[in-house]
Amino acid sequence: MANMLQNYVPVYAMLPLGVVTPDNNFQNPDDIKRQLYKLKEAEVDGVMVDVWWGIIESKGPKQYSWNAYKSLFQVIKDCGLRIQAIMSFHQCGGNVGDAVNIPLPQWVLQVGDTNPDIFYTNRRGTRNKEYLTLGVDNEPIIGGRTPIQVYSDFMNSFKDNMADFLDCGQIVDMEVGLGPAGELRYPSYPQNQGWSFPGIGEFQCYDKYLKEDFIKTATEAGHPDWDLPDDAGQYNDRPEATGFFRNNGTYLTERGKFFLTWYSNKLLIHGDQILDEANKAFCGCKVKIAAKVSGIHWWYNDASHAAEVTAGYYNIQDRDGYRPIARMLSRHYGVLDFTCLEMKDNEQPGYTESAPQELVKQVLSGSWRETIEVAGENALPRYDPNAYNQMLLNARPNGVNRNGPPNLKMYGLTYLRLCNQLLDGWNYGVFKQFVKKMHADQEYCPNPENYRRHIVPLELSKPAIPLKDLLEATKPMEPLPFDNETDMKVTG
Ligand SMILES: OC[C@H]1O[C@H](O[C@H]2[C@H](O)[C@@H](O)[C@@H](O[C@H]3[C@H](O)[C@@H](O)[C@@H](O[C@H]4[C@H](O)[C@@H](O)[C@@H](O[C@H]5[C@H](O)[C@@H](O)[C@@H](O[C@H]6[C@H](O)[C@@H](O)[C@@H](O[C@H]7[C@H](O)[C@@H](O)[C@@H](O)O[C@@H]7CO)O[C@@H]6CO)O[C@@H]5CO)O[C@@H]4CO)O[C@@H]3CO)O[C@@H]2CO)[C@H](O)[C@@H](O)[C@@H]1O
Repeated sequence: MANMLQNYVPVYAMLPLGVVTPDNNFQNPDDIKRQLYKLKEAEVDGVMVDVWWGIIESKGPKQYSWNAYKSLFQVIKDCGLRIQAIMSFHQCGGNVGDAVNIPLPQWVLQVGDTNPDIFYTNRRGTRNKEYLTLGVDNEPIIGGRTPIQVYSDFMNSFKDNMADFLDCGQIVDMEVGLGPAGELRYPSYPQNQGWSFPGIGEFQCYDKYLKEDFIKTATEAGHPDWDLPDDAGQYNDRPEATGFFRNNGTYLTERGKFFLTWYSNKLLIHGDQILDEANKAFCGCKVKIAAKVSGIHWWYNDASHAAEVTAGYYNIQDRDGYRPIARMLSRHYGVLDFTCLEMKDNEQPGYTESAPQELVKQVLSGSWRETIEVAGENALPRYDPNAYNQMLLNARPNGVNRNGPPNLKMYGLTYLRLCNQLLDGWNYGVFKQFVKKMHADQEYCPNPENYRRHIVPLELSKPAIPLKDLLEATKPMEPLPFDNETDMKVTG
């Protein structure tokens, strides 16, 4: 039995986006309690919840109001569920499934009234208020504080105010928001600017800070005449419609490669810097730090990988755009949380050149090779056995090992998302089966130590990894072998 437990993969469910309302109220504790007890009955291990910057610090700089979240966390605790908390430094609204609007704090948005360059900007000058541009990470633009300091102060305040839940092991993971939708990426495919699937998206580096940074970097490299791309098309283009991404396009020239290296490096450094602060804030707590990476599966089979590339994942045939992220995470003892685990290639329209299965294999394999933990999510709401079985396959790509730990195993899986539709009739029955199979047909295990690697107090980040060493991880490698089907099937 002890050996078998090592196959157990915990399951979490994402809470509704507006569980704490935009005006900072925990309004319907009884409704949530009812839903949480249903999760508990299904033997779910815990829940993931957004902790919105735009709610907590809405009254003014450093005026944090934690009461509603404390009540929510207490209810979750009373229901016997653990917590994955997201430090949501992004806006809610504008992405797929965003049923609620929670902007960044007004006093932060006001800075943008006089200095709109604090927001990500596309080539046509459209600003995106979902998340502050990484170009201002180290600029003292927020009442004398830099955004990195503001994020750090917020995380420290969370630590101080949620100490009870941290100390007793209720909070197991701290997901650190590193971009739009809480993902480490540029907002290259915003639905609220007209993007629709499977558009290639647009680069978002035309604010004055990133523009200056690029010119400076190019000049130092001996190319003072190089500027940001002007041939990369618009949100809903296909790769071949653009000079940048078409066959033998700009992306393959020295200039294109230089730009893409810079664009993706900036994202890597952004994540690294904020995670450094997260490790400082949560040092000594028995939690794991985690970062989300978006599952951009469309145009994966196109040589340009255009949609991934505009999002900042410089991932083409001869360059792995994800393993450097995993290597960066390794110095923070971080977990890479990847999405679109439920998707199969044959569910995607052919013209989208989409390959979610290969993408997932690549990212999971690269992360395991960097010896970090990998967790995952589904990208879209699904209730069918096909989706669950694909997630089960990815959770244990070589199946169960009855004599010890499986060859490969994910750290955890978070199901998107808790709602009444999930908890009704047939959907609920299939979901319960899914949880059981994730647990490798075993009872709920109350002690994570029994199935997870040791949960030790978080340490400060290891020394910075020089960029050149991070970039060594761009060397492509064959993915690890995955079985074709899970050996723990949900039947429905
Ligand atoms: O609380 C935590 C955070 O939660 C939110 O962020 C999460 C986000 O919600 C997640 O989606 C995920 O984000 C990524 C994702 O990993 C990426 O893959 C990508 O998502 C794209 C997706 O992969 C693409 O396929 C595409 O999706 C479009 C889809 O292909 C189209 O077919 C269509 O889907 C419709 C469908 O046609 C329609 O029938 C219906 O279907 C559902 C039905 O309503 C439902 O009852 C059930 O039966 O299931 C059916 C199937 O799902 O609705 C579908 C959805 O509208 O349109 C799709 C959208 O265009 O494009 C996707 C990108 O738009 O990008 C995501 C965002 O980066 O993980 C996020 C992080 O956890 C919040 O946004 C955050 O603020 C929170 O912090």
